[in-house]
Order: sequence, then structure tokens, then C-alpha cells
Amino acid sequence: MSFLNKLGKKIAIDLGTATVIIYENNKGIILQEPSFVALDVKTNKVLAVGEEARRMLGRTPASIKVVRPLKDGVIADFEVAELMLKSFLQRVGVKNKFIKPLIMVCIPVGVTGVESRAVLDAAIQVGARKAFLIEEPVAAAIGAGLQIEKAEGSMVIDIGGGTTEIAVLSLGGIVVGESIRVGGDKFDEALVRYVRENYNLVIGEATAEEIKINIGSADPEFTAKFEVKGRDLMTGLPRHIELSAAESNKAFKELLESIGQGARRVLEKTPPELSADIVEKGIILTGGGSLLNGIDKFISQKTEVGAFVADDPLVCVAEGTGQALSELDKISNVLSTGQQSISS
Ligand SMILES: Nc1ncnc2c1ncn2[C@@H]1O[C@H](COP(=O)(O)OP(=O)(O)OP(=O)(O)O)[C@@H](O)[C@H]1O
Repeated sequence: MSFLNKLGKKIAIDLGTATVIIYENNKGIILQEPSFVALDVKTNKVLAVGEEARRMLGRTPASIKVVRPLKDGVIADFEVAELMLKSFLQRVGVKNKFIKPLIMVCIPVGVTGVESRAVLDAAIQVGARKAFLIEEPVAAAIGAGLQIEKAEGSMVIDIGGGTTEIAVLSLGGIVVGESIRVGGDKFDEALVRYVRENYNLVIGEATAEEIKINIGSADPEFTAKFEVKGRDLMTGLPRHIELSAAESNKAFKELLESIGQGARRVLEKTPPELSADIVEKGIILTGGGSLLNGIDKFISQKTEVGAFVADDPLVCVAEGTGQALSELDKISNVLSTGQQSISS
């Protein structure tokens, strides 16, 4: 068994609502693609996956639909999720005829038994010899370089596409943790609503994400503008407007508040010794949402604790999952809180 473990590939998958990242031991990140699939409506045949499918979003004829198999951090469409993963794994040549890989996938904190079972099943279906799960904040913290196995408190906030995971870790496990169903997708939806209500302009999801990435801000004082193109709600004709960063901040207000309140709730439940460590070390922010302008300052204001964005926050979870998988024997205690595994 351990001989096979040594020879077989070790694959870590950040099966994200917005992005799938595949990490292979000794190689690093071997795939990073949006979690989108384009299907033929009649036959359900896969026409495109990843970036190619995402580019079709909002631009398809009636015969094609673009779907996102994950919602709020968990698999919403099992069949399509499996097809997407198979296609990605095939692309990066993970399958070996003789020795199947070990696969570790990260999951949000507090997913149900049924949801985590679905992820494990998907990993086995796509060809894993053995599949493991790790909770997202644990992976994010490892990927951000935090020494979570020590007897000291670390706090991580991972802001993804579907969920925000907030956790305090010590001795390799989650001491207090929360997953809130607020992430980048909700920020995009808020922009779609804001532009429709204030400018009578209809914009698509992809445009909203472009606005967020370019001028979206958690800081009301940030000044930047962006030209937004859409369809006039009244005339039905194309029109453009200029949107400011301060307006994006207005649109995001409630969502930012719920992340801030979540962080406060977790801190309030944190044992005092660990709180003291966190005050000293600060809160580490990971996930694509931590790239939102001013989010570190916002979290600091809400919690009265310093907050810092990790290096390369988009890949922390995948890298941390990969590290956890490669040190499976050595750091089994790290996995004990969230670990589950099944074999094919
Ligand atoms: N510069 C940026 N500013 C703001 N948001 C960004 C930026 N870059 C990426 N994002 C957002 O980050 C989100 C994706 O982050 P990430 O890849 O960490 O999530 P995920 O792992 O797919 O989601 P989840 O963990 O919730 O399943 C998307 O909503 C994307 O729009």
C-alpha cells in the first residue's frame, strides 16, 4: 500500500465554485480553469469546459446551455461536475493505466455528510485509487504558510466564489469555524442589481465580474471609474454608463457586512489564549475575493485586528491541499478534524 502511495501520483483539487485548480506533487499547479461546462441542450453532450465554456456565457444559441456544476461551495449538479473533472484530469494526463492517483479535495466547513460523500464519490469516479477530504480553511492556512500544527492560534478568512470560510486554527485543527454563503458570485449579483435599479441598464454576470475585478471596492474612498456596457431596460437598445468604485462599494455594503459580522462571531467564540495569538499575528486573507480592493482594511476595521492578504491568494487552497496530501503520514493530525477517505 505505502509502495503504491510512493509510486502513484498525488493530486490535490480545489474544486471551487468559480475555479478548479489541480495541483500535482513535485510539479505544482498543473491546471487552473473556470468551473463552467457548455452542454448540448438536446443530447447533454459536453461541448466545452473551463475557459472555453465561460466565454460562451450569455452568448449561446437556444441549443447550448452553459452551466456551473458547483453552487455555494458544493456540488449542485453531480453528473456535470464529474464530467468537468474527468475532462480536466484527462487534459493534464493524470490517469495512469497501472497506478491510480491519490486524490485530495477540499470542502467548505460544515458541509453535510451527503455533500462530502458526493465529493468523495466524484473523486473515485474520475479515477482516484483513494480519495481524501480536507476542510478549506485548513488547506488555505497551510497554503498561506501558517504553522497550524503548533499550539498557537491562527485565523484565516478564505473568500471564494461561493462561500467565505472563516476559521481559527490551532494544533492542526479548526477550533472555531464558520462557512457563510457569501462570495464573489454574490458580489457580481449585487452589481447586476445595482446597475439595473440605478441606471435601468441590464448587464450579464461576466460584465459584473469584470466591473468587480477592475474597480470593485470594500473601501468607500477608493476612486476609480469603469465604462459599463449593457442593454437599456426601457428601449432594449445597447447603452453604456460610467460606474465609480464608490458605487460598487454601495452595492457591496450588505455582503461586506455579513463577512465582517462572521469574522466577529468567530472571534467572539475563540478561547482567550488563541485570541491573544491572533491579535499578535493578524488575520490572513485568502481566496479570489481577498483581491477586492480594501478588503484587508475593511476586515481590520470590523474586527480591530490587523488583516493581511496572503501571497498568491487564489492558489493557497490548492497548494495547501497538495502539501497536506504529500505529508499524509507525517501530519495526519492536521487532517483528523476534517478527514474522511474512501478507496475505489
Ligand atoms: N481582483 C479581484 N477582485 C475581486 N474579486 C476577484 C478578483 N479576482 C478574482 N476574484 C473573484 O474571486 C472568486 C474566485 O475565487 P476562488 O478561486 O478563491 O474561489 P473558488 O475556490 O472557486 O470558490 P469557493 O471556494 O467558494 O468554492 C470569483 O468570484 C472571482 O470573481
